[in-house]
Amino acid sequence: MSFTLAIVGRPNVGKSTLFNRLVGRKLALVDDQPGVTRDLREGEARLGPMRFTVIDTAGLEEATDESLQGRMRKLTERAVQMADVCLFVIDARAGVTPTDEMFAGILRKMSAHVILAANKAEGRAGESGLLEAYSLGLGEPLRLSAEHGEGMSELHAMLEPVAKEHAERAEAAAPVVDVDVEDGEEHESWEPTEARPLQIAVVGRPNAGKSTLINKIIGQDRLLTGPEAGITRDSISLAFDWEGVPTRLFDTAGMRKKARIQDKLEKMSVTDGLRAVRFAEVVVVLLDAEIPFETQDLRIADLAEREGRAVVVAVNKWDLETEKQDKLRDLREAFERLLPQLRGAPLVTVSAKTGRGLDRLREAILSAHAVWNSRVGTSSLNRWLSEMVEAHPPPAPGGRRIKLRYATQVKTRPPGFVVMCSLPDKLPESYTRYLVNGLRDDFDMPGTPIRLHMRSQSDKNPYKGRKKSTPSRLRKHLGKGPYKGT
Ligand SMILES: Nc1nc2c(ncn2[C@@H]2O[C@H](COP(=O)(O)OP(=O)(O)OP(=O)(O)O)[C@@H](O)[C@H]2O)c(=O)[nH]1
Ligand SMILES: Nc1nc2c(ncn2[C@@H]2O[C@H](COP(=O)(O)OP(=O)(O)OP(=O)(O)O)[C@@H](O)[C@H]2O)c(=O)[nH]1
Repeated sequence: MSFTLAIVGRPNVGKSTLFNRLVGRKLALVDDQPGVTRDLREGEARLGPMRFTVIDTAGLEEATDESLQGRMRKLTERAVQMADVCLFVIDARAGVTPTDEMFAGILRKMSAHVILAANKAEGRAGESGLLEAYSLGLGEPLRLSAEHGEGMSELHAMLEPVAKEHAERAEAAAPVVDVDVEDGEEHESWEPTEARPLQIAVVGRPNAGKSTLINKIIGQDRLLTGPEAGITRDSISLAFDWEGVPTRLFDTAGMRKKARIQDKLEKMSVTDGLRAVRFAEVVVVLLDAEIPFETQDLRIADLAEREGRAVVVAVNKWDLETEKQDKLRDLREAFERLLPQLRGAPLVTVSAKTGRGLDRLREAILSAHAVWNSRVGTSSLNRWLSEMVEAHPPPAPGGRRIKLRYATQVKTRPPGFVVMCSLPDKLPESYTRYLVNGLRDDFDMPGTPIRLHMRSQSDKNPYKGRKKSTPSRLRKHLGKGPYKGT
């Protein structure tokens, strides 16, 4: 694992712009209205050959009460605690403000390692602000222009000792061993480690209670919650230990219907949410018990399945339900009818507010993750295949019976299988479905996408050269017409 850098500074100094430059994608929102960045956000940064984790924070504010600004400040303090090194950004054009001074004081006390950066200093702009910056007592300021990419090699040089120290410490840690998916008879699964934590995205409509749920899980007020819809504007990620399981959680902006996306900000937020689905291994689709399985919920669940993620459906605000038994029966029925592609996926009821059901949710996530990682031994797979063929032989188009010769699992996460077949193009879809459902039931793989490919003996590895999904593809999915439920 690489070291972690937290970018802090008062609103509008250019933190998000710098974050974007380091991460190399438009992951953070940039806007010229102060206070746009509301939560912590993490990304993998590249600076020349250097790789590290960068955290972008909310704007630091003086307010100490429980106002939104006060809470943002608390979040920032947490970010600094999480980081190995802290980049304190000021606006060189505006010079040192009283707010900068106050937070410099806090940072001096809190963080072992602070790098002071005077941003917006492209060309000769901000010269006097740069000089003023010395008065903050944090050493020589780094001259930066996040927007124009100036000062990046100097930043790299300042981070080198941090990277070196971190690498030395990390050397003691155990190496990560990847699962060999090519062969083996064991039905084994891969366990999360600190280096590769369990990655969970919580997705759902605005106001479903995503932030409340994550706060409850983490047990501290790391995310902001509030009654107004859309308070979580961006997708952010949080690393923590979930009762012994290293975990990374992605909270996403509520995925609104396209028509309701009015301004630029919200449009970007939806894209961020989709990106979180892509990063995740397990997607928790959070429904509001009062309004479950709306079109948008179905689309998100379908998208997660198509992207090959393990899915857990959680029905929130269960504390508000009075007729729990009847409601649960209706929910299960609707789930089966509307999301047949997720057959067997866990459906759990929770109350993010009271914390009821969170143990069950954790269990469901862990078992979905285990299934997603699972591997079926080749010999049991082939015994199974001949039983399936015997019970229900493939058709014989033109009098020639299609032969299924051999099956093997070629990948995990999610499980992918290849069956060698004499006439793959002639085998009907329904037969493939029969096999997929059989795999799901007989090898106990509920609720995970299963990929099954038919290949003739001459075909090469079907996974070779396969393109990874891209955010634009994800966007296209979301933009599709009404959900058909097929
Ligand atoms: N001239 C100049 N403008 C910059 C530079 N970096 C950022 N800006 C502008 O400063 C404004 C604020 O940038 P952001 O990156 O949104 O600032 P922030 O610190 O993340 O703000 P909050 O989210 O409010 O905390 C935007 O209009 C940027 O285009 C720079 O290097 N030079
Ligand atoms: N009764 C009840 N209310 C809840 C529960 N979970 C969340 N809420 C309330 O629902 C509202 C929305 O919760 P948030 O956690 O902000 O929702 P969100 O999904 O993160 O919302 P966006 O940021 O808009 O995407 C808040 O007023 C919460 O207090 C629950 O389990 N029971």
